Amino acid sequence: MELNMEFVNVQRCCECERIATFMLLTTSLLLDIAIFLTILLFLVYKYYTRNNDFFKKRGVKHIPPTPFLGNFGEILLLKKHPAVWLKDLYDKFGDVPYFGVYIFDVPYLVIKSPEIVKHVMVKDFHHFMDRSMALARHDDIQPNMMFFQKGEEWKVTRSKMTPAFTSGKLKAMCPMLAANGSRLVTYIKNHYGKMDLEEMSSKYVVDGIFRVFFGMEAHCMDGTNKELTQLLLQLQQPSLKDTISIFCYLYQHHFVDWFKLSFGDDVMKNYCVGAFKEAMKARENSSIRVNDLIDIINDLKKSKEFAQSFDFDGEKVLAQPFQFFIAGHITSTLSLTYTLFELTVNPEVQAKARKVAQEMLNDYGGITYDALMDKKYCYLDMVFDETHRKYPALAYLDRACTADYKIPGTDYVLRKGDRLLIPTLGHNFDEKYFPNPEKYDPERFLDKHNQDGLYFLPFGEGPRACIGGRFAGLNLKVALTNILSNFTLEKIPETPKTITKNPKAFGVSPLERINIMFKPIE
Ligand code: HEM
Repeated sequence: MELNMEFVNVQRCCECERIATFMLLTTSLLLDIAIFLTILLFLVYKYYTRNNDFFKKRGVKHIPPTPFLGNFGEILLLKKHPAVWLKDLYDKFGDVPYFGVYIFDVPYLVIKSPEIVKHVMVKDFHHFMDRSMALARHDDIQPNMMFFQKGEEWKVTRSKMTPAFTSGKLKAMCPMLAANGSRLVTYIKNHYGKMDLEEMSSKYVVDGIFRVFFGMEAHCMDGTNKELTQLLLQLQQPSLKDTISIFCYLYQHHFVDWFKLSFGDDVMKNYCVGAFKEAMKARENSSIRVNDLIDIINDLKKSKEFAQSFDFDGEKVLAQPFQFFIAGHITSTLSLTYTLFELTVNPEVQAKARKVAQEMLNDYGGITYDALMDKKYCYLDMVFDETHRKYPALAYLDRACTADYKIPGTDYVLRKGDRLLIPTLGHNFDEKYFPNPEKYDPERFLDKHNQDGLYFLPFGEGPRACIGGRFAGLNLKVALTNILSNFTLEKIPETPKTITKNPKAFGVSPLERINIMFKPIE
């Protein structure tokens, strides 16, 4: 018994000694831990506040940042959409060419002056070639998507993908788009009653993109592809995890690599990438050539020069179709949704647009490329312009400075790596450019815009502007013409009065489900 006691004591002593070796500063382990944590916290604080006098030193108007959060607290609490947050700051700073904001610890210069915007986007583009988003090197797809690519890699991809969007290609796509428009009419007829606009638009857009770019039937509107339609619905309701991940891609790049975060929903990515892979294989094994995106990519795979310089192999080759699917689907879905909503709550605009659509169909005997391009029916384009003004696709446009640059007419010198934002919603609701901005009024686009600088940028501008803008315009007009010539759009009790921009989404998505009634025109 005695012996046992002694043994236990000896063991305790060894433990104490072992613990003592970890006591670095004091004789108390707890005190050591407290000191260590305080130092760590201090270092993290110093790191996160290292830029907090960035704009003060440069004499740029700004709101002093809160440590760790910068000026971004409202967004993190999901109180405001980033587009609305930036618009509010745009209004607050009044008549300045630019102002500063802090997103977490990162300073961003926000450009208000349309002249400076023009320099950044077009005239001095070679200083602002990149966007300021993270590239996830652990991912096969995201760093190869054109939207995220930087410098030379972007330039090569863009030049190789541009042939998919020539006027000739767009013209050749038109019969397929027109057929998809007829299927939309059938879909609506089969679902008489109230209709969820975002769900309907998304099915129409995805069927169109799959058919035209990938030579595949997605079968969303005919209801036979339950898996994809379910995924599309999930995409419209981003989870908190998706939102955090996207914030890291946008603003806190180091977390992307540390936690190997993926951009967007992995299930959706795997579904699409699997489908594209099959489509490419099927095309490779067939003698059919339709010059769509699949043919263009298959050609690129065979091009030694391109494959060598950019490792355009394996899964990576699938980044471009996935890119077009994501960039084209979400934006076009929202454009159509918001347009139909605005036409529902503005019946006089709806009546005018219907008259123009019917004239076009009568004059051309149906939907053709020439009909869609005819300026005589430009009211339909004005309708979409007005939608994009009230509901821009992205929260803002962004650019990273790639070589030091003195902003013309000022003493401000941007350094390589500095980040810029163009506050689209701010410009779009500025009374100076668009009087009575809350009103949905396509007529305002009878006036020419962007003459002295750039302030209306629904598809961006310059070499990095949206590659699919012209395709989107055609596809949207096909849907609108078909809908307006077959149905009237009417409010129901579930139709929201106004739209709240979903603070969890980077795209300017609605928080509410938007339901309306489609009534057939006899
Ligand atoms: C109404 C529909 C659409 C809207 C409002 C829209 C809007 C935009 C905007 C604002 C940008 C950023 C431009 C900039 O930073 O200057 C962009 C980029 C892009 N869009 Fe679209 N887009 C639409 C449809 C499409 C479609 C249908 C596709 C493809 C099929 C597409 C593919 C892309 C790509 C690949 C980029 C990145 C271009 C680059 O970095 O070179 N978009 N889009």
